[in-house]
Amino acid sequence: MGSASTARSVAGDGPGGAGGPGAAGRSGAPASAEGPGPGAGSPPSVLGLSGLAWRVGGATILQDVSLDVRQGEFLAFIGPNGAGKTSLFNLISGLHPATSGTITLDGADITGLPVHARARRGLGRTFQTSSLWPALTVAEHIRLAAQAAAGGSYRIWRRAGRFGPQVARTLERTGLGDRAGARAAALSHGEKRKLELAVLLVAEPRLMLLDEPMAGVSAEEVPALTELIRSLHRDEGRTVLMVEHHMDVLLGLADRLAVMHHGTLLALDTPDAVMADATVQQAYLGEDL
Ligand SMILES: Nc1ncnc2c1ncn2[C@@H]1O[C@H](COP(=O)(O)OP(=O)(O)OP(=O)(O)O)[C@@H](O)[C@H]1O
Repeated sequence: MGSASTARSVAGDGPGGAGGPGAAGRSGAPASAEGPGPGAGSPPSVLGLSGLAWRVGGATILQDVSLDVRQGEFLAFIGPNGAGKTSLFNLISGLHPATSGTITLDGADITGLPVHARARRGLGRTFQTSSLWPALTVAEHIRLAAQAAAGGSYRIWRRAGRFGPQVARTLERTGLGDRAGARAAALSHGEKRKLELAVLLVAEPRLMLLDEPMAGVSAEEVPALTELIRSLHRDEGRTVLMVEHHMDVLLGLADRLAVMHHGTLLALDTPDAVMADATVQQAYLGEDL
């Protein structure tokens, strides 16, 4: 596990589960069949959390969360309902200020930066619940996101044609080409999730936080969405943090699992090691891991 982590590593040190992060991509993650490991030649740390805590209204929601995420890594967060997974994403993305602790991105302290400043540095996120405009079409969503990413406003519609190639490219990447003219309200849950990813991708985030991207998606649509997320990670070299309850989805994607429990990081290790850990199983007593 990363040097800053206080979570138990249940099977040795360091990221680097089977499969490892993908080939070199836009972010420059080196290709490795074995994934990143500690020591010389391992990818640099992208995200660092140290002693992170969040208290609100007298309640401690998160305490002493520390971990390192390496460039090109896929780190999945699991844990029972209310464990603090979304709250942690809120702190990392800047939606809520941390009560204590620090957050670094590419080694720079971003703890006090607002959401948009973190986004400009390459950090993007999706939300558990849909954040689309029902009356706008798929292409219009992507065009507005492109306009906003280029420094324009979401509200003022201008020079739409300028973004045509970017919209077309994003539609193709996300498999939404044949739904370009459909209004968001008419999309299936899986298509909505793809569109949320498309909107996120327009800004080309290097570090993507995906909060339950399979929520509400039908079983038939899960494989295509999983494949899209896999390609964004493995083919494009993006670093991914993902909250997900579907273990079958995660086992094919994640290099490491972070287990949250009662606002703390209970374990952080390869999927196999985490699944075999008695303390983790205890935390999930009565639930299927
Ligand atoms: N703004 C807030 N004010 C007070 N309590 C909050 C706030 N946001 C979250 N909480 C509480 O923090 C705890 C953790 O919530 P959080 O949504 O982070 O959990 P989670 O692990 O993402 O759960 P789930 O898997 O159900 O989405 C819960 O008890 C929740 O009620």
